[in-house]
Amino acid sequence: MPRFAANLTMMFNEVPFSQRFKAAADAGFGAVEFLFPYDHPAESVAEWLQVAGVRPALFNMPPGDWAAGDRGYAALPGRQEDFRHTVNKAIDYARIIGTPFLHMMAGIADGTDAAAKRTYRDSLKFAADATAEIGVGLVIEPLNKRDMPGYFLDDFDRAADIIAELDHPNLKLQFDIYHRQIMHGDVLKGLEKMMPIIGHIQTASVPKRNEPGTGELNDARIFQVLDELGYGGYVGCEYRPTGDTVAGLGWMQAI
Ligand SMILES: O=C(O)[C@@H](O)C(=O)CO
Ligand SMILES: [Mg+2]
Repeated sequence: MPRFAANLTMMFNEVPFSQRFKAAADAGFGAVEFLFPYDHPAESVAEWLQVAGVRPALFNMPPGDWAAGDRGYAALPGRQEDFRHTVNKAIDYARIIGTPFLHMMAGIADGTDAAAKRTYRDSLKFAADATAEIGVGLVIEPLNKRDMPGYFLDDFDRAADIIAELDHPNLKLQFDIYHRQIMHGDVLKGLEKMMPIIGHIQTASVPKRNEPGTGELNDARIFQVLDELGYGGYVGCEYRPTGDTVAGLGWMQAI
């Protein structure tokens, strides 16, 4: 069975963010991930991790003004300076918090636009170099259009092509099983084919994004295949619990 990381942005919302680290540890998780820690000082996040005794698995670079619709600046021509600020801020946090991976969001942009494509490649190179310098891996994640309309990186094969083209040893794919199933299906073949470039995996039921084992996929079989493929990283539990987070953790015993 893979090692699971609790996603503290979606899970343990019964308590404030600062208390979710201990809640995850008490529920048996050895690692956690979260989207954006930037409302809190990095030192506090590092302390919450340390006191709870859980490891960080992943967090995201700042996306810009989320409420205003920003979903990252990496593919946005003309926003390169803002983009570099987000990378530098994430790196400041990663130095203090420690994390094996940072996720760089692409932004809302036309995936076929030449200028957006060029800007995204330049951004990737900049971020992959900068994160390599501090020993943190960089990941990119294709997102489905239903949840993230207009998102630049909306196709797994295109993400794989971009990674191959850039050929940077520090750049990997974040394979979110939930998004994969909605966008393309063929989850097991996708995992098998892309395993050499996968840095981080996330999971949730499809279509409701609840506990694994409650949707249209055979999640138990998928986790078995991850073992068979030799995946040694974390699987982030990026799902919205149907009810109480701890009460809903029975799926882990069932698989
Ligand atoms: O799948 C997701 O939505 C997240 O992993 C993310 O980073 C963007 O919201
Ligand atoms: Mg995800």
